[in-house]
Amino acid sequence: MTAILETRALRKSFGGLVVTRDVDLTLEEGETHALIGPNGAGKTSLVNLLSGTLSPTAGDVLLAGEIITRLPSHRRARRGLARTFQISTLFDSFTAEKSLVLALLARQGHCYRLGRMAGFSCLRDEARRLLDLVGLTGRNLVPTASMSHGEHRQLELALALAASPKVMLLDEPMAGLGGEETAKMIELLRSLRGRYTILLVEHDMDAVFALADRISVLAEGRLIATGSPADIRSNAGVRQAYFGDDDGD
Ligand SMILES: Nc1ncnc2c1ncn2[C@@H]1O[C@H](COP(=O)(O)OP(=O)(O)OP(=O)(O)O)[C@@H](O)[C@H]1O
Repeated sequence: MTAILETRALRKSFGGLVVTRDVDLTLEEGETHALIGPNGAGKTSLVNLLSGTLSPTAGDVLLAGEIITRLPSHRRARRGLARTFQISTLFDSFTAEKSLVLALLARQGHCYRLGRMAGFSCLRDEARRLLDLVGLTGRNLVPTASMSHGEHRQLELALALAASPKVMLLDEPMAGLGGEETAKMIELLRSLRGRYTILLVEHDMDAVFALADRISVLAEGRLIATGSPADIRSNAGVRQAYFGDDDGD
């Protein structure tokens, strides 16, 4: 297996508070890797360090073997590190298709050339293909403001996929979803397994254990375990971190 995203002795402090403690994390190409941990363990901070929203106090981040520690977020995105983001504030009045066409234009680097009909029709076809992929077939002309929360999450995923990413960082894709929507999102992420490298930060343990090839566990900023779902389920240190004793189920 090839490491596509790596951290080496990655550390982040806010004053005297260390939120990321010398973390060595490796994502193998094509895996779905879940990052879990109790509230305040440092999951979001680590994702922010990976995406470039935060700068580390020490250590390095490598993408496909190259050090990207000092690159800003947008340059990491250009190199293939995609992160889902909240679309509701950005694209409220746009249709799903228009939002995706803009994302595709940004990837291709020739923005504002919508007048070129052949190019536009090709982008529209690609936008519809992505909408099909995330289960939004036929919703292309619906303004994002009229979509449900679950559909927003699906569209966020399509927007991340529009960048043809090497790695996708998904920060709580199930947050705020109802039971049916969660089941749909699990199916959708399952359909992407093996085709993309995914770091999944998620509190929904059913989703984590259904989807992850490997799981890493953070506690108080430290990576305390990495392994298969079965390894993690039976790891006493993980139970201790979550439940404070060895009797957690
Ligand atoms: N900008 C900041 N300044 C100071 N402390 C911060 C900052 N961002 C995060 N923290 C602290 O870092 C620690 C880790 O927070 P983080 O949000 O990364 O954890 P988390 O595992 O994502 O938590 P949750 O599961 O509750 O979302 C917390 O103690 C938090 O208060």
